[in-house]
Amino acid sequence: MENFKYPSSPPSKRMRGAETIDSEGPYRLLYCSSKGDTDGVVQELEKGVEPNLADYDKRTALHLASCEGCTEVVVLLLEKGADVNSIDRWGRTPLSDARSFGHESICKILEANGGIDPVGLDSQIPCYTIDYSEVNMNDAILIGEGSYGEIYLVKWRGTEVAAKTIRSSIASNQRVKNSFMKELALWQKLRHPNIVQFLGVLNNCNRLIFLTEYLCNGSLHDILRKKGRLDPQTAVAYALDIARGMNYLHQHKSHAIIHRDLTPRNVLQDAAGRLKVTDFGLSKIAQEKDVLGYKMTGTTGSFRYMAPEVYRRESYGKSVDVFSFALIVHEMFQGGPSNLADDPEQVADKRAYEDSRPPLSSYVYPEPIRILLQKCWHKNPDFRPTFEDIILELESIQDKFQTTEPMPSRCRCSIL
Ligand SMILES: Nc1ncnc2c1ncn2[C@@H]1O[C@H](COP(=O)(O)OP(=O)(O)OP(=O)(O)O)[C@@H](O)[C@H]1O
Repeated sequence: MENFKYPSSPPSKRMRGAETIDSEGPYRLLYCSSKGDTDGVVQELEKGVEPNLADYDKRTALHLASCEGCTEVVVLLLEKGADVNSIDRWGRTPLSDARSFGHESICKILEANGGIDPVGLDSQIPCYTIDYSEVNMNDAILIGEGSYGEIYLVKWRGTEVAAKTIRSSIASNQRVKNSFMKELALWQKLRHPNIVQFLGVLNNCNRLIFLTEYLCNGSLHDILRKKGRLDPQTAVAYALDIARGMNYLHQHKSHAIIHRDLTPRNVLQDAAGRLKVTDFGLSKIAQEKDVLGYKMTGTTGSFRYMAPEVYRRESYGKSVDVFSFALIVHEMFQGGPSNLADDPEQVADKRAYEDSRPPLSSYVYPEPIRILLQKCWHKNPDFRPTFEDIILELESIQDKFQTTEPMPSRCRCSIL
């Protein structure tokens, strides 16, 4: 903290892209509800947070507690006046979620309180399949291309969604297709404000296509290319979004989900300025295809964010995502990768064998961010913090931004 003081900003407000949203109250209620943190929920409600407040996807605390199996929180929210039949952007009630995840006791509690399940009544089809006829691919607009195929903007039931097509050269291999379906089935179980929502796989279709929510602001890669370096408040708010999404994946109930390919291209931004993580687990399939002799084009791009132990083909764990996260945060403060001219594979090689890391000029990086990044990209994976630790650290940095002390002019010029 020697060189850096935080600029003043209004209390409990933070920047999300173009908008300033007062997100702490509702965000914390949702967060505590999804973690089964009854005390945290009580605290938020006592602060006056409305029990039916919903996120951008219209998901309430009761939706999150129901899908995460947090019985005590469900009971508490209902007692405090949460609407048992609030409907999210995908037409789902808390009971739809509790049913999908097999939380029998929660289903009974919700039903006893008048809960209904419009999705379950409507259809016997597993919720992750959508009939091809519901989407007019002829009107699809191409919005991007990745290593698996193209991404299109399409309309489904009146809503703009993204259709991800998987190249037939990949999907025609039954083993690879099965792996995809397994990853997608896992993805469809996930619900978090910082995770791109999976909607379903198209059936009765001769190609493998799946739908996710559409994020109109594109990827963090696009944002950094357009805007360059972000101001520290925005960078910290974005870092928190990513860390919260990643923490949800790492703390997934049945088994931790390791992303393996966390890059600025796999972080997308919604209309409200919130960042969401996408494409987790799919890189596992990329590795399988390497075995099958299929060279993934995307792998090259991902070298820049690859943890040394992955590059050296050693065994690895969740902390590989923490390493990638540090490089993404570094880019947000700098406006892009520090070594853009270098070959990505050479960059990964130097990181793995020469312990090289991007520069952390005190002129650009506030002291607490420098310390955090050094921990996150530590060469020993066991010394890297968890995303839970990272969230706490970033929240404390964010709090300090809200103090009224002006930042010294040297930092103000260099950072903002
Ligand atoms: N749900 C979405 N909403 C809006 N734009 C999207 C969505 N998904 C992807 N895109 C856009 O399409 C581009 C390509 O996405 P895709 O996930 O196929 O590839 P990638 O992440 O760039 O590379 P790779 O497939 O190797 O991970 C993204 O960079 C983004 O701009």
